[in-house]
This record gives sequence, C-alpha cells and structure tokens, in this order.
Amino acid sequence: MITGERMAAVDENAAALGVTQKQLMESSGNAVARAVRDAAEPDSSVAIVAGRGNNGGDAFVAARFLESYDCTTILLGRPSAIGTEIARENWDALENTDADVRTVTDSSAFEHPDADVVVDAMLGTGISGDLREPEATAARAINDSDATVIAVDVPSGFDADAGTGSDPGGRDALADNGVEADRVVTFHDEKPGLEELSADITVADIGIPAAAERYAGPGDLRVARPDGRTGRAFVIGGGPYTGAPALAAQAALRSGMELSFVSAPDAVAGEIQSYAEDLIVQPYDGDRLVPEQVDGLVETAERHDDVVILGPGLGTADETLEAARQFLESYTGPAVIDADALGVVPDLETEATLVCTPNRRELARMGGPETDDLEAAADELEEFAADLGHVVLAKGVDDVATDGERTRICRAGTPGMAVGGTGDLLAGIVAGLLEHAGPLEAATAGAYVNGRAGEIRAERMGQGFLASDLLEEVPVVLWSENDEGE
Ligand SMILES: NC(=O)C1=CN([C@@H]2O[C@H](COP(=O)(O)OP(=O)(O)OC[C@H]3O[C@@H](n4cnc5c(N)ncnc54)[C@H](O)[C@@H]3O)[C@@H](O)[C@H]2O)[C@H](O)CC1
Ligand SMILES: [K+]
Repeated sequence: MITGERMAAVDENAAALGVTQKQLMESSGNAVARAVRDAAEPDSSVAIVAGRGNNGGDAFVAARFLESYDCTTILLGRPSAIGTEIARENWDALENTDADVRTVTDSSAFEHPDADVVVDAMLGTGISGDLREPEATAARAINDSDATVIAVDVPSGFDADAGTGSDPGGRDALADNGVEADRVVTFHDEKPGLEELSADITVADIGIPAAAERYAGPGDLRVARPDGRTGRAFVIGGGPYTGAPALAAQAALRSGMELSFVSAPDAVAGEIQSYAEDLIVQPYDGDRLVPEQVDGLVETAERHDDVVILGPGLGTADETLEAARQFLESYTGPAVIDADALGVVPDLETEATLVCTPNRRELARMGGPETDDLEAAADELEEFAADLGHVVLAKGVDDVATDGERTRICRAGTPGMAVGGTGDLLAGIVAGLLEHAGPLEAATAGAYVNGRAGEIRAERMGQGFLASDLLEEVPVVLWSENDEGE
C-alpha cells in the first residue's frame, strides 16, 4: 500500500537513481495495453479517453502499443494544454503515427464512446475534488456505455487521500461523478481505498527500483522540506559541554525554525550565547540540569508548541538523567532525543513523539544492535524500534531510520563527518523538519540533508571541515539543491 505523497517521493528518488519518469510512463502505458489485450478480442474497438496530465500520458503510450486494434484516442482539451513535458512528448509521438487521434475542447462535443473497451485515462493521482468539465460529461458518457472500462492507475474521480483521515469531511474516495471502472491497472503498489471499489485491481510493476524506496533521496527531502519559516526549537542541553546545544540550536534555525531557544544552566548560559547571537538563551540556576527545573521546562515547551531537542551537552550526572526522565514523562509534544538523554528512553512511559538519534555506542547502551554495519542490521534495528515504541535514527557510516514498521537507509555523507558535532547538527535539522513532517519522514530527510551538507562541503574543503562549517550548507541542501522540475 502506498500513498500518493509517498509515491511521488519514490518517483523522484527513482529519477535520481537514473530511472526517469518518462521510462516509468513507458512501462505504465505498456501495462495498460496488456490489460486491454486481456480484455479485448482482436477485432474489438477501443476508445482511449485521455486527460492533460501524466495519467493521459500513460494512455498515449498505451495507444502506441495498440496499433493492431481499431483504437481511437480522444484528448480532452487542446494539445497545448497538456500539462507535463513527458505527456506532451508522448502525445507528439502518437500523432506522428497512423493512430486515430482526436481532441475534444468543448464538453458538449463529447460523444458516447462507441467502443467495446474504454480506457479511462482522464485523471490519476493528480486529482483534487469532484470531476470538473469536460471530464464530468465524459465520465457520464463512459458510465452510460456498455463497454468494458479499464481505468489507468485509478478510476478518474478517485482520490486516495479522501476518506483516509486527511479529508476532514470524510468524503468517499471515489467522487459521486467519478468513473465506474470494471478493471483498474494501478502502478507499483496498491493505493489506499482502491480495494473498496468493486473493480478488478491489477498492480503493474513499472520498474521502480527497490532502492528508490529503501534509500533516502531527494524525494524524501521534498516530503519533509519546510515551505517557509515557522516554529520554535527548544534545546534543553548544556552543563558540562556548551558547544553541542549551540550547534543543535543553530541547525534548527538553518532548517526553517523561526526561533531557537536554549535552556541552560546559568554557569554556562553566557558561553553558549557567545557562540551565536541568533540564539535566545534562557538560563536557570546552577551548573547542570536537575529535577527542580522540570516543571518550568515542560510548561514552557507545551505553551509554545515547541519542538524539543533534549540531550546535547547535558552530561551524565544522576540528577540530570533523572530530570530528563521526568521531563519526558510529562511532556506530550515532539522531541529529538540525543546524546546522554538517550539512556532514559528504554522503559520510559511517555506520550511525547520522539526521534532518538543514537550513535553506535549509545545504541548499544540502549539495548540495540551492536554493529558497525547498520544496513546489515536494519531488520534487527526495526525490531528494536518497534519494542521501544519510538522512531530511531541510528547514526553510522550509513544511517538507518525506522519507526518499527518502515525502514529507510541514508547513504549520503563523507568520511570527514566523523568530526565531533555532526550529531548535534543532525539533531537540530531533524527538529526543524519535525515541525511539519512525521517523525520517520523528518528523521530520514534530516539524515539526508546532513549527509549532503557534508558532501558539498567536502567538494570545497576536502575532509577537513568542521560541524560548524556545515551549518551554512544546510539551507542550500534544503532549498536550493534538486530544485529543477519544480
Ligand atoms: N510513478 C508513478 O506514479 C507514475 C505515474 N504516472 C501517471 O501519472 C499520474 C499522475 O499524473 P499527474 O500529471 O500528476 O496528474 P493527473 O494526470 O492525475 O491530473 C493532472 C491534472 O488534472 C487537473 N485536475 C485536477 N483535479 C481535477 C478535477 N477534479 N477535475 C478536472 N481536472 C482536474 C489538474 O489541472 C491537474 O494538473 C498517475 O496517476 C499515473 O497514471 C506516470 O506514468 C509516471 C509514473
Ligand atoms: K484514470
């Protein structure tokens, strides 16, 4: 089962791996043609009703594979209105053949498709709302005909996001004026809600490599990327160390947060502030975190809907770890847990949404797998996260993000990132993304951004860069890289 948003991300990852969307469209169209051949006698007539998006593009490809049939392709709208380059290229290619192609620009000119088989390629996953004209009239005509109706990807009018919780009105997945299909050829994986229709569903393999789902790529980044600045990061850290909380707090700002607060003992608050004027340091009495501070910290974080980063530079004093535990027992919002605070997560009762970011040593101490090869231990890690009940982003040469059911591996990065502080940076990036994205999505994209930032810096500086050097690459990766195709 795959959602529309995830499908788009996987598509983009596939393109980055060298499998272009146009190649996928060729496979999709081929699969549709196969379904038509299964449903139609050799002397049957076929009508393809195509929209102006990529769903229509799939059908232009299918038409090329159906030359031996009495096949007519009807484009709803002008060719100049075809919305994507790859669909237009396939339209042009079809027009160069002997195929029977027509355009209908006015819904009143749409005639009852007099064919044995109708291919519904008006709208796919790009739909929003009920069908508008001319698609609405065409759908009525298709539903009134006796033809076998084969839908491309989804029946036009079907919106996998409706009725699945993201639509507060609880609208049915298939619009009232949508196409009633006999068969559906859907691509790559089942779509939520499709099996509730009475149609026969075929899932066609269109050649998306498994790596596009397994390894973090630009598609994962797009899903988690903030589209502006909002939110507050609240770093609870510092005491024995001062650099770590400052780095994490700056990384959150570089990842789209509006404000970054650091709550720190007054013995070190001035030092933390002195690293960066962009931070707002809120001191409390003493030289380390103790349980007396917990109520105030929870109150602040909850009141402002902060994304918390708990751990950087806190140290391992018993009282400090007890305070970290008490904080998480009352806090109910999102938080990234790093460094020494990770030790309190096993056996913890919390309503908070956590992303835990252990390195090899911290992971072993939490009871996770002891290994240098996280990818090889991915199944074990998934089980560990399932038992823990929280998202784990395990840091190594390759990073592994898992929520206990889904696991993604991030291979981005460079040997120079073994330098101290890159983990603090990662915690801040994940927090910035957690403001908008789900915890697994934020963890996966965060690892990818951190890794890409290292790769970009290494091109200029070799492996001698510092974690603080990577700060300014973070927004470059988040907002400037991979922007083509927008
Ligand atoms: N890996 C893949 O998933 C692949 C999928 N392919 C096919 O591409 C479509 C999705 O294509 P897309 O261009 O994003 O969207 P559509 O064709 O569904 O529609 C685009 C177009 O429609 C207009 N529109 C939106 N809502 C309505 C409405 N209610 N009434 C009328 N018109 C509407 C809007 O203007 C949109 O721009 C996917 O389903 C697959 O079939 C590719 O083959 C590549 C691989
Ligand atoms: K369709």
